[in-house]
Amino acid sequence: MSPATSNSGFVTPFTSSPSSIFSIFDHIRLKALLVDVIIYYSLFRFFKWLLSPYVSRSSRRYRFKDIPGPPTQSWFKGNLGQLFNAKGLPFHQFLVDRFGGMVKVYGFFGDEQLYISDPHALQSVIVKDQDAFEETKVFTDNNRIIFGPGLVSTTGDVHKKQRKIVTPVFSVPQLKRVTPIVYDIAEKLADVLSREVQKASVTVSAPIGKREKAYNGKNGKGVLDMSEWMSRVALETIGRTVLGYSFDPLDSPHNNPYTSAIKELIPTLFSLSVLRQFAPFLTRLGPAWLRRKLVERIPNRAIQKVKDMSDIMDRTAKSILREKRESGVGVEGEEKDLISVLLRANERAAAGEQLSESELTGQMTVLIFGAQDTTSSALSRILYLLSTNREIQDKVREEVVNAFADQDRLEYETISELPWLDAVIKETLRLYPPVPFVRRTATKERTLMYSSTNSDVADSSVTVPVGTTLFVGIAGANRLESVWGPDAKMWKPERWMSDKSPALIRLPGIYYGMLSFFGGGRSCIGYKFAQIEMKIILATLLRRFKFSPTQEEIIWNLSQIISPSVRRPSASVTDECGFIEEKGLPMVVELMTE
Ligand code: HEM
Repeated sequence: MSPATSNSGFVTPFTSSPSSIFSIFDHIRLKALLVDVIIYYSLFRFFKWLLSPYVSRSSRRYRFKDIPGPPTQSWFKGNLGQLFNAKGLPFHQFLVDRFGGMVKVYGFFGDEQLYISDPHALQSVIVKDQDAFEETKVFTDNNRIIFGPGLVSTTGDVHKKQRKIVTPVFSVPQLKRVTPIVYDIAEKLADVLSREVQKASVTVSAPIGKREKAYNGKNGKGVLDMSEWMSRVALETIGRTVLGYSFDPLDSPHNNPYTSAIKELIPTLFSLSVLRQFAPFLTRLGPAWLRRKLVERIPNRAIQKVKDMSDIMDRTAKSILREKRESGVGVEGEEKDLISVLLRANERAAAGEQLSESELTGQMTVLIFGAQDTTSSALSRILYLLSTNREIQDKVREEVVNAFADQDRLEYETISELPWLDAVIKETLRLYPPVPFVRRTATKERTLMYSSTNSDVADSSVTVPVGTTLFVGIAGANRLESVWGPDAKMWKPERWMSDKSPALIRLPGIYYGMLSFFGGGRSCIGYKFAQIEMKIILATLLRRFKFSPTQEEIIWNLSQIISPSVRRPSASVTDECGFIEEKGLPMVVELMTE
């Protein structure tokens, strides 16, 4: 039997009957269809896998139907636009005030998430069941892309291994060793500020209806942007103590690209808050070089800026590490900076516990990043509160001036124990934590107990399925009346002046029963460093200057870490609201006369 030839010229080996023409087509169609189905199915599986972190969440709707919360604002972003919003601080507080310690909020595509500030539930999330509530993949993937594999990019055993080696670097004996460097920097800052005050000639535009006021540096009084100075001093302190590297000598214009990169990173990242949720998607797109090529082609200025900043930070960390290795880490016990302590500890660690080269550079960048904006935010807020509460400012100054009466520098223990200075720092960090919330993902199902009446009685429970995203409301918990009493929302440093803790219920935080430095295995590794640094800087400044507010309106913005800006009446007719906002914290700084 010879093979039949169809009009189309196709040949079938299977049949020669006239009706076989249809069979030929049927067969071809079937084959093409099969190929199509396979291609489409593969594509479907591929995209499903690629999008699985987001798509599967839609099946997590209606899990928390009995938990109260606000309505969703958008079918796509849920409440994320309100939560990750520069002006979103009141919304965060509203959630706790209106709905309590266990609140339902919405993420992408209706994904139900929990906003928790209840002390019982937080005990479980932060301490008891901490292995079941990890950093979110969005957070660690973003951090890995930007910083490399440091503490904030790893989870589970890798994170525990890193913590084990980095924690001793911030022990009290090591901190005591770098304390003189912090004094050097604080004293230099005070010298620079006294010169700045003399030359500062500023006209401050007052709120509408009030007179404009000019400060011309006469009588040792001028207006300075104290958030800018706090930011510079925090970067220089962490650079010199941790890396042994000066980023900003304070007395000359700073044009170090690393300085600009680290300062602009957080606001730029925050402006990308919604896009950043897709980082887990990016990390699935093949090897690092391919992902880099893809990122380079994204036509978004903020993304390109983050890429450039990440490159600068990585290059700087590598070059510092190379220099340290070449010059040696110094004699044991006399290391000049904390990274030398880390390098020595790493050399001594057992083979499986050592940090790799990229883990080391990752830690360096993460420590700078973790320390700078947080500490400068806290210092700015403290100075602002002292400027608006002159009585407390005078009390702290009197205490400091007396303590330093016959010595230029106080020992670590002595400055740590000055009661008013300590109380002001504690109370500011409680009421205005620089990091007002963090997020976690449930990696194991757990049932959380909580109070539905905002009391200390845990009378309700909620089962949290694997994959649920949680917001840990640090600021919310730090302001609970059930924990701090009826005046919880007031700034009252004196609450810390008694020997008894003011907390009625202890929150699971490492720092005096508050959550400002978090708790558990992912608590802030630099919290003791931050305290001694802030104390030295504040004591040095308060001995030399008086601080008062200008008449300008200061707004505190949420950009993951809180930062101040000034709201000024706008002269521009195109500005519909009649106001413009600029980053900064202008303050009247007055030299103390002997
Ligand atoms: C007032 C100043 C500071 C505040 C309020 C603060 C707050 C916090 C908070 C809330 C966390 C937990 C973040 C999370 O779990 O997602 C954290 C973690 C961290 N902080 Fe701080 N911090 C401050 C200063 C510092 C300093 C000075 C350093 C370094 C010297 C530092 C390094 C870190 C690091 C590396 C982590 C990640 C720890 C880990 O995941 O294991 N922080 N900090």
